Amino acid sequence: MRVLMAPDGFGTRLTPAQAADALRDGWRAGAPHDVVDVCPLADGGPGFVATLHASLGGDVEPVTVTSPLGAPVPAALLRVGTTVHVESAHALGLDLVPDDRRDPTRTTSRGAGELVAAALRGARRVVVGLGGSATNDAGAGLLLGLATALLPPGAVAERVAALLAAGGGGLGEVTADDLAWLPDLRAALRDVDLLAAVDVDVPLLGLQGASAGFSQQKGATPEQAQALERALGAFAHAATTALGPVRTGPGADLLGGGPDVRAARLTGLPGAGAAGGVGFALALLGARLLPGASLVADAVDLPGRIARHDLVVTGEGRTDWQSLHGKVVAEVAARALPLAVPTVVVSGEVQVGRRELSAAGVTAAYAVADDPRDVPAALADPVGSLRARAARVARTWSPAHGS
Ligand SMILES: Nc1ncnc2c1ncn2[C@@H]1O[C@H](COP(=O)(O)OP(=O)(O)OP(=O)(O)O)[C@@H](O)[C@H]1O
Ligand SMILES: O=C(O)[C@H](O)CO
Repeated sequence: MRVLMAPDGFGTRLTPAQAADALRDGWRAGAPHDVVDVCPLADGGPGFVATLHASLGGDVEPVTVTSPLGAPVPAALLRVGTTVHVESAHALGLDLVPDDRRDPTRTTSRGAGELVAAALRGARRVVVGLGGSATNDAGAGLLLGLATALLPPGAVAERVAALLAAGGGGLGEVTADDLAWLPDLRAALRDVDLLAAVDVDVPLLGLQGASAGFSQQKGATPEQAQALERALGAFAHAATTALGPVRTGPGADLLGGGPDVRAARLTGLPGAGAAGGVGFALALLGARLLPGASLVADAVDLPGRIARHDLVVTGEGRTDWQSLHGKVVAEVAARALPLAVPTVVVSGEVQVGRRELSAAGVTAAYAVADDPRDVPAALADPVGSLRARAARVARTWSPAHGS
């Protein structure tokens, strides 16, 4: 049997490449006669640039940007011809903030704006991977980072700059007048094709949006999540009012009508809620929002690779409701289904019912830690535990087993 290992990373424990290698090694141990290949994947979140670099080549250029806590942090640009790829998680990733300092009412996405500004040099197209963030500021920090780099000094008043840099908590105080420079910022980006590769297809606001759906995994209390929802709603209204009607670029048609209609439509774009709302901020600037998992799958020719195998194995840290919103696991299943190649999921934890998984095209799903009590032991040895699980799954699936 020919088996393709095509996982995402496992949270902050394993990169996509490490996860693919662990699955391969485990599978080979369980089914030594099988031919096993790897095809690490990513959505717009952590691993986006490394995964694309491994398959597309190109030049990696180091840059230094601002972390979610305001410290300098190393990041990278991946230049392939006139397209530059950047990974927002380099600048705002959850792993940049220690557990005891996780507070998405205060963390900033400013560094992601600096990263995009650096990417613009010599680029016709800039692709920004979004996801895995420690921030929940609707991209207010990103707008500030870009405005600082691209607009004349003083364009953003000091008081406004301080508010935008201070995280999602204070965004309710920002008015449309404070953001009067937004049309100029959008105009400054007119000549570049800006794409956001989003890791989830959720809107900015609402039950599955940035604040309600994701801020608690970044350290917010339920009360803070509600306050963030209100602050981001007010900010989105101020921002779309300041932008006014736009005539060019994707989303232009969405921005007709009065301010309330404009805000509601742009905040509702699938992916506007990615990376704590950075998707929304990029959409304000004319970016197209695309599913990152799909963009990466195309870049690595996933369908062509799946077609040469009898089985595809994917996985991630935790397979839950988010996984079915544009994540790698759902993408792999969607690509394998029309090719009649079964998809098997091996994830750290599986918290979705069999029926939902099957509706997404997943044939079978296995958790590294069957019981939540086993998670700490599995996390202590992520490579070893994933290998061991893959070996057991191989013995179940490989017809050659025992021969
Ligand atoms: N090797 C592992 N064994 C068991 N559980 C794991 C393992 N690795 C990750 N997990 C589980 O996954 C959780 C990490 O979830 P997280 O959402 O960060 O990962 P992910 O699903 O890969 O990431 P994302 O949703 O951002 O793409 C951990 O807290 C743990 O519960
Ligand atoms: O960064 C986040 O908020 C999640 O990964 C969803 O994009």
